[in-house]
Amino acid sequence: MSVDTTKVAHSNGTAAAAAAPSTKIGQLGVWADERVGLASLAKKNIRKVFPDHWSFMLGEIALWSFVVLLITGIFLTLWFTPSMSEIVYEGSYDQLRGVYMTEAMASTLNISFDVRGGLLMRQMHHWAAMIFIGSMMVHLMRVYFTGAFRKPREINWVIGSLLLLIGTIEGFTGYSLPDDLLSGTGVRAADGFMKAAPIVGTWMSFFVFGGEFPGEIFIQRFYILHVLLLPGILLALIAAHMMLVMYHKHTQWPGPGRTNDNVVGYPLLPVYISKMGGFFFSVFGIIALMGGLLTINPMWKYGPYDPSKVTAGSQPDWYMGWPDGALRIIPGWESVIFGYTISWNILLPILILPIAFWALVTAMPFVEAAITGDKREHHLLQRPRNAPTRTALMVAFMTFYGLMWAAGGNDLIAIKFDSSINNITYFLRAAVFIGPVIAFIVTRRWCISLQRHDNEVLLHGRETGVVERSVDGGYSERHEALSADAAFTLTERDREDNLVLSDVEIAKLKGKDRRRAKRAAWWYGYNVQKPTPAELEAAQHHGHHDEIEGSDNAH
Ligand code: HEM
Ligand code: HEM
Repeated sequence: MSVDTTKVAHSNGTAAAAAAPSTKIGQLGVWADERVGLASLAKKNIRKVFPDHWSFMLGEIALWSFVVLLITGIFLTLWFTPSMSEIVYEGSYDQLRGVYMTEAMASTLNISFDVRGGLLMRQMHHWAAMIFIGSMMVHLMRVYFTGAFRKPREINWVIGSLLLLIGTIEGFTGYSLPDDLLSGTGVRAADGFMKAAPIVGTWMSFFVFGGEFPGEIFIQRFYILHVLLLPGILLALIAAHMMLVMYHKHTQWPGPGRTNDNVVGYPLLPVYISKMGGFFFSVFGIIALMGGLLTINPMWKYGPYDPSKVTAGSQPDWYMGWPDGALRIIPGWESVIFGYTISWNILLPILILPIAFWALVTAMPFVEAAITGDKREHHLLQRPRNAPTRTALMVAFMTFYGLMWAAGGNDLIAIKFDSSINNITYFLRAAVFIGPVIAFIVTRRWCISLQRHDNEVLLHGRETGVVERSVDGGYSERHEALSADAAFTLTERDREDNLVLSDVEIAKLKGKDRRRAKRAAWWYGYNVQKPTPAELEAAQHHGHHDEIEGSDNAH
């Protein structure tokens, strides 16, 4: 009977009327929800909890600098002319007036000198691009060093590395648009790289440039890539990336009350929404300040592109620096196979090395899982010291990248330090191989020492620097016990000794199992395990005993 009453109440609309919002905004919300039905989705997500840590802002910097790129990019499209038709420049920049150039270059000069706020927007766009790619790389390192890429976040890592790849190509196509001498030199280099590809190289170059380089079409083509296709792909990938962050929930650092099964933090509304809003304006403000105060790409100084000219010291944007470095230090290897010349000196540093490097970075989560055999889900982050081999691997990668990058500026280093460019090149040729190995060994040992230090602090407390003399003449340093919270945080990590088999046990295994056990032993082998509860208790008991003894002595 009561069920019926409810039904009647509903059909009369009484219940709906009771729930109807009284404010205009509320009514608008109901109106919209009846048509698009997003309320249940919003209700579920709007109070979603996010943990807090400064390093979680790095992904946000990438996000907000991308938004700045979209806003400033749309402004630039209003005045930029993607055309390679030649015209005589008649704008207000004196030194180039009367010079032949493409409409692309003339319109970029126009944006810089004649459109109100144009130079600010150009410089903001270019600085935002630098910050976008830089923040992506630092974000990648944060995710890697803390182990946030482990199960179940591997796919988001792969999406991230696609973002890095496509973001870089997007930057290169933008850099090529103004068609000044510097950007043209970059495109000419790209033409050479394409032609170095065996068999399809020349065909590819003719396809991209619509005939012999530079042709009359590539600015239009790069423009479509730059303002439509690539931003579209980036947007879709960023949306997927964010949805997965929501779906997996964000990882958190260990600490009191935080476990692998919960998330401790602030809700999206109102705390995170406000923080994110404030952060967007901070990123926007800093980019606006940089765009207003710091010159970037003063293309008016270089003049229009001419295939017969190259300026000394021309450098690509920083993120293209490392393959350029590889190109500069590789010996001039070439071989002739079936009458075709294979230019290894270009093929290796530009086509093979970056793709291999990127593929390796993309595969890192899977490589680690294959080595360790770890199939558990991880929602608690690890301190870099607690994964010594992983941390050392990334530092080895960074060393390789940094040395290649330095090689990209070998001419500038030679000039600044007044040294021979040949000696710098010979040094770097060896250093790119030896440097990463040294970096790996040093970092791994360093992490292990830090782990030992943590255990020391856990078991015996912090060193206070206060030296005491006992009645019988002995000296000792007073140690201060850790707070319960700090001690809990230090112990909230996995023990890995169960994942590592002893040499005797490994010797009993065969084939695949043996290889896996060996890999895991190499990965975890020297790690210092956190103290067992029994060890902790014994140490506490010992400390307590000392203290009583000390106070007894003092009296
Ligand atoms: C357009 C570029 C990118 C944007 C806008 C972006 C944005 C974000 C944001 C806002 C978060 C949550 C906050 C944080 O942890 O920082 C996040 C998390 C994450 N990002 Fe990115 N990201 C980008 C590129 C990358 C790259 C290059 C990688 C790695 C190759 C990556 C892998 C991840 C992973 C695995 C998470 C989950 C981390 C966790 O839960 O701790 N992202 N990203
Ligand atoms: C990840 C996104 C992007 C990156 C990394 C990027 C990067 C760049 C760079 C480095 C330049 C050369 C700037 C200069 O002249 O100094 C450029 C130019 C340009 N970009 Fe972008 N851009 C991005 C997105 C966009 C979007 C979404 C649009 C438009 C919808 C756009 C429109 C333009 C235009 C019209 C130019 C030529 C004007 C000029 O060079 O002054 N960009 N871009």
